[in-house]
Amino acid sequence: MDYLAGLNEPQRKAVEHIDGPLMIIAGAGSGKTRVLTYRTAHLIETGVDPFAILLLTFTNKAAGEMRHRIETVIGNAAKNIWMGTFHSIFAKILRFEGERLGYTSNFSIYDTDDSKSLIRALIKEKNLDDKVYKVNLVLNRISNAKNRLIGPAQYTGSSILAEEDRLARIPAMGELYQLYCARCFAANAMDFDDLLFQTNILFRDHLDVLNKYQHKFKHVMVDEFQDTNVSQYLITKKLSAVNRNICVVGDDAQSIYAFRGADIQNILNFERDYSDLVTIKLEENYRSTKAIVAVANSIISRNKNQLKKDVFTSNEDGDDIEIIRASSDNEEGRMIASTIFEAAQKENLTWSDFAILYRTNAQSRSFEEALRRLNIKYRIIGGVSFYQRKEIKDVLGYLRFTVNQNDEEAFKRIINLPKRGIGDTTIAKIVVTAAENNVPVWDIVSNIGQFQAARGSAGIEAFSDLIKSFKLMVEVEKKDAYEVANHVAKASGLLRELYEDKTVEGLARYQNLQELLNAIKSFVDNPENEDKSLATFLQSVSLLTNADADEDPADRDKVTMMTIHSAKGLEFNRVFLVGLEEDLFPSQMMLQSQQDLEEERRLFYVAVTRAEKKLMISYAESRYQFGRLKACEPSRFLNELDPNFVKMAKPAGARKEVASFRPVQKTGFTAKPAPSAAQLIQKPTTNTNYQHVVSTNFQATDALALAAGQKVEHAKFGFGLIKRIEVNGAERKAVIDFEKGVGEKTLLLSFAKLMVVS
Ligand SMILES: Nc1ncnc2c1ncn2[C@@H]1O[C@H](COP(=O)(O)OP(=O)(O)OP(=O)(O)O)[C@@H](O)[C@H]1O
Ligand SMILES: [Mg+2]
Repeated sequence: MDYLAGLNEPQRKAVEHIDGPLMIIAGAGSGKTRVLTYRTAHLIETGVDPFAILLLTFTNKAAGEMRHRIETVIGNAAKNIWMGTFHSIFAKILRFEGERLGYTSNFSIYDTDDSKSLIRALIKEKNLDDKVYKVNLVLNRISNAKNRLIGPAQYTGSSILAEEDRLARIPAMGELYQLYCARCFAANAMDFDDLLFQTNILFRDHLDVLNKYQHKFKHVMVDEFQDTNVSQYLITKKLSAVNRNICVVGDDAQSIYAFRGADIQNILNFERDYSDLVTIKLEENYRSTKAIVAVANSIISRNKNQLKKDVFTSNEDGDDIEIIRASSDNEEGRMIASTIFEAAQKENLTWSDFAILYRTNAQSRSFEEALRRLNIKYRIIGGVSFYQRKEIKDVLGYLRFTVNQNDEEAFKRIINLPKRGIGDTTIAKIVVTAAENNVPVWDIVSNIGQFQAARGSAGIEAFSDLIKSFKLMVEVEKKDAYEVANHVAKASGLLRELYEDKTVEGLARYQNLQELLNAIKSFVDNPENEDKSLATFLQSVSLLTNADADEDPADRDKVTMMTIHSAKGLEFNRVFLVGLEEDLFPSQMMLQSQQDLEEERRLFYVAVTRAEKKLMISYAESRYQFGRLKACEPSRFLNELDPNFVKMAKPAGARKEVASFRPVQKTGFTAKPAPSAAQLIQKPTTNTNYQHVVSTNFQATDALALAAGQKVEHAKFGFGLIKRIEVNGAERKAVIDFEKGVGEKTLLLSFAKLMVVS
């Protein structure tokens, strides 16, 4: 079998180990995911039915890529493998089996906004103080409880949790949890956590169902095992209890979801739970250069809490890791954009070879601006995704309500959209009446006359007739997702409302709506989707994870920007790891203890190990945060890089600033006395900054070259046109007319940092 030739000895052993429990805990880039891919292909080659294989991945995108690779080995049969994220796979199973728990197969999936909106309504209905009962806090408590498999009854009965709530001064928390669950249930809706929580209940209380799936899945595999939570662990354990063919792969050093309940303990439990467990180590890294592997090892070796692993690579030595110092976040953006621009030209790379990784989504702005100026194509993974936009959620609200008329959150969103003269009080009344009478909102809405001659009841009747006509299309005429959505967009009036809005934003929103319809059309046209119903389309949309870039495959040559969390499992030729500043990374918000610091360090390790050929790490000395300019210190993590493989980025131009990279010393965390990267970087340098921008679009600043009529950019004032240059002895001033209402300014050229835009 040819494909086995692409594996080293321990990898092949793992692929060929078919019977009984198997665990691979190995470092980044050592081929864990590759093993799962080949192993699946191998199972099918040796006669296992693809329908009997369950492969759980971290993102839908990862599943898609693996399916594609498996297809190249075994062909079409790859389509039939059960492959996807925990959430998508168990949502599918709950569609089939949810009736056992009292849900219909059309249940809605509440996203975080829906959950928050419901919690907000409950807090109001219960007359609780929303400054004490903060929505995020309540949602977090509920989410944590579900991930630990604590249902509302157990929650309210637990003295420990009650004590925690008393201390947090939210004693009504248990009641809120109970109400929240009751209302979701009445709405025939599950939130994200429910997809796992309810699956656990399903398997706990309906042994015949469990039994069916235990026999169905002959092989269960889990990628990124270190990031599973208790709820996920229990599901996989139960599912594989009969055949005992479970294979998990992961890296404890890359566990970065403890804040969401993931538990490294699962790895240790696994050894305990399976006495006949076979463990295989993979030690060779195939992804990165020696320099990158060495630096990654030096970082992670500082964590006390980890399993011992040796990682080496036979790859080339590679370049040293470069540190880029920028004076501000905007400059950081410009320096990195111009470095990408130069490298792409000189080394014949494509945009998709580059990734910019940051700790928080908000950091993307300065990079977006800088990349756009250089005409570099980029995509942002995560952030406000297409499906989170208001106009899209509005239409999806209609579609959700068409499929499930109990969906209270969809109802609240669309009942007065476009305006039908129905006030908030009326809407709240309908919701509360439904809850009090223990009936779905639709019962009230579709019989509004019986309940009250409320103001706006004409509007409600019109709404109810509209929904009835949509229901007819779905339930009786069995129209596909596209036909329904197209009709709904028009008949609801949403499309027209946007069409009539001739502002730039209105046009963009109209185009987005068209784009949604295109997406539904391509879902319907895709031969791989057997079920073309609206319900199935909606499910696939609700389960898109942040890391699932939804884009045109013909247009993939773009620089990728994303958080480190979303970058897990991926690899890029060039990686820029940005914003290495104290409080930002390690994140101040996450740092309560030494353990938190270790989790941040694992995140740092994940980031560094994404790079194949070259890694650059940047920090800014000042940054706008919450509307204020803040001075920043370089991150303590910079001190943890093996100094033998680190250098300061070579300046591309001359500026008079001197590098002042200070190792960070904070209580509890002492900087190492041994020569550190920081000290290395501290070596006297006359200029460590790049020239602002080097590219064909821009010219470097040279005060002498400035002249009237030139377009320039100033870090603070933005773009402007030079009106004249005034000379007074050695002093030169420029009078510049800045755009965007800034107006005319006279700037001393020896201080002003101007860029010439040609
Ligand atoms: N035996 C091998 N021969 C050649 N290339 C390999 C081999 N094993 C793995 N690779 C390549 O090395 C890279 C890293 O592999 P893979 O992504 O499977 O590692 P991983 O252990 O899953 O990493 P991570 O921990 O980051 O998820 C991939 O490009 C993969 O194709
Ligand atoms: Mg992997």
